[in-house]
Parts: sequence; structure tokens; C-alpha cells
Amino acid sequence: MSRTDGFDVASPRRTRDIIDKYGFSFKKSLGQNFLIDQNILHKIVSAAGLDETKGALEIGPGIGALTQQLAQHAGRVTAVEIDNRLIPILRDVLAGQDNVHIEHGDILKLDLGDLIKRQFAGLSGVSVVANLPYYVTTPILMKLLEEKLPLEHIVVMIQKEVAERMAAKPGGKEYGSLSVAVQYYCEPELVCIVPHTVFIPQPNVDSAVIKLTVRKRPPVDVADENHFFRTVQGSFAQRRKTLYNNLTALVGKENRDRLAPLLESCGIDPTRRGETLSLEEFARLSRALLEAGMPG
Ligand SMILES: C[S@@+](CC[C@H](N)C(=O)[O-])C[C@H]1O[C@@H](n2cnc3c(N)ncnc32)[C@H](O)[C@@H]1O
Repeated sequence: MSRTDGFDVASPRRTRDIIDKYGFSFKKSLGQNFLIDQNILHKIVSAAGLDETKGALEIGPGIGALTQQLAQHAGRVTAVEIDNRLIPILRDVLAGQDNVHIEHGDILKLDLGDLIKRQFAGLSGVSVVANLPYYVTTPILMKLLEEKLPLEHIVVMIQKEVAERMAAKPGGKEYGSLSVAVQYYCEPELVCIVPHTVFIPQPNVDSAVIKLTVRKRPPVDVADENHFFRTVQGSFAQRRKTLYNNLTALVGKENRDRLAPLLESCGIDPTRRGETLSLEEFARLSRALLEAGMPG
């Protein structure tokens, strides 16, 4: 029988050994693509800037490839896994790593503020480090950001196109409401592009590692965050339409006549498209709509 302790999990052979030993079968519906490349793991871990004073929150540890590396670089690791079949495997693979806590649960349902308080008390900072399940990448990231958790960095492997949208600047076709939301909360940095060949099983798409450094405060002055984000969503509602046309639907027919002068008073040409507006322009627009009593 193959051993499951003491060796790096992230190699094709070790991963297959562990899978065979436990008779594990992959669930596509849970986004189970396990990383089998140590170099990529090292890039992820080094981007997170961990040391023994820091905590790492991992989402979806799988069979522990990344968890094992995090345990060696962070003071404490908490790994949240939804699939109960993986819990005994993780306990076995990570036996002896006494700074690791495995939590069985759905990351979208957990009280993460409470988890962070309980698991990382006394440490100087906490970062999320994960190879995310692709079917829920955006809900997971929006939960991490909207709950304003005390995080330093979020270093995650995600689908390449989604990473490019998060880091996109105004003017290009990748820039949209996800770019604005991520850049409102964080400074994004693309760490590396990852080919689909470094996973078992191989996904259909390439991936990227992105590092989000969580801002202490937003880069723009927003009077009401909900109004701001509704304005952004509304501006991108139909990408081929002008800002004026998209916003007419948002503010309602009764405000239509006041919309073009309001946009002009913000220094924004009503014939522009949402994808050309900077964060600062969206903030200015949302403040002006609010002041004029118009919905965002
Ligand atoms: C892409 S795999 C990554 C596995 C491992 N970290 C690696 O790099 O090899 C995603 C993992 O997330 C788990 N997962 C999926 N949905 C989840 C959820 N809502 N909460 C917690 N874990 C989840 C899957 O079971 C799987 O283990």
C-alpha cells in the first residue's frame, strides 16, 4: 500500500496513489481539479508573502497539495472543504502538521468573520490562499470582499478569463462590473498564467493566479455603496448601449429628461459606454444621481 504521509502531494504519481488508495472519484459538480505541479504551488505560496506570524485560510483543499505547502510557510492554516469524502484523506495526508485545522463545510454558508476570529487569534495577519472551484469563483470572492473580512491578501487560482476581467482597466472589452467591484476593494495583480495540463483531471480552460491586496479603504469616495454598485451594474446592463440608454432604464422614464444634463455636469459624455468609465467617474456619477434623488 502506498504511503500518504511525508511526501509532496502535488505530483501526478502521488495524487494518483492517494486517489487509488481511498477509491476517490472526482465530482465535476464540485470543481474538483487537483494541482499536480510543485512549481505552480510555490508561485502561489510565495505570492501570499506568508511567515510564521501569518494565518492562511484555504478554500477547497482537495487532497491537501496546497495545504501541505501552506503549513510549512504560515503560522496557522485553516482549510474549508465541502466534500465529506475528502475529510479523512486530508486528516491522513496532513497528519503531523499540527498547525493545520480542517473544517468541513460550504465556504458560502460559513460565518467567516467568526471563523477567522476563532482560528487566527494572535497572528499578525490573515490571507486567503486557494485553488478555487471554478463553478463558484465569483460568489466566493464577492463574499470575501463584501463581508469586509480582515484579510491582507487573496491569492487564488481561477479561470484565466475571470482573472483578466478582475484586473482589466477601463476601455477594453474585459472591463466590466466585476473589474469595478474587485478594484474598489483590492489592488489586483496577475501572478502567472497556468496551463490546464497541471491538473488531474484537466479542466477545459486555462487558469491564472491572481493576487488581490485588500485595500484598507476604498480608492474613491462613495456616499452609498449599494447605490454605487447598482449604478455600475446598470451602466453595464447592455454593453452595446450608450451610458445614457443603459441609465435611462435604471433611473426610470420620469427622470429621463434630467439624465443627460446630470451626466454632463459630472463631466461624462452621455454617448460614452459604461466600459470607458473609471472608478472615480462611477463614484462621481453615483453621488450626483443620489443628490438628484434618482435611483442607482
Ligand atoms: C480546484 S479544487 C482544488 C483542490 C486543491 N486545493 C488543489 O489545489 O489540488 C477545488 C476544491 O474545492 C472544494 N469545494 C467546492 N465547492 C466548495 C465550497 N462551496 N466550499 C468549500 N469547498 C468547496 C472541492 O471539493 C475541491 O476540493
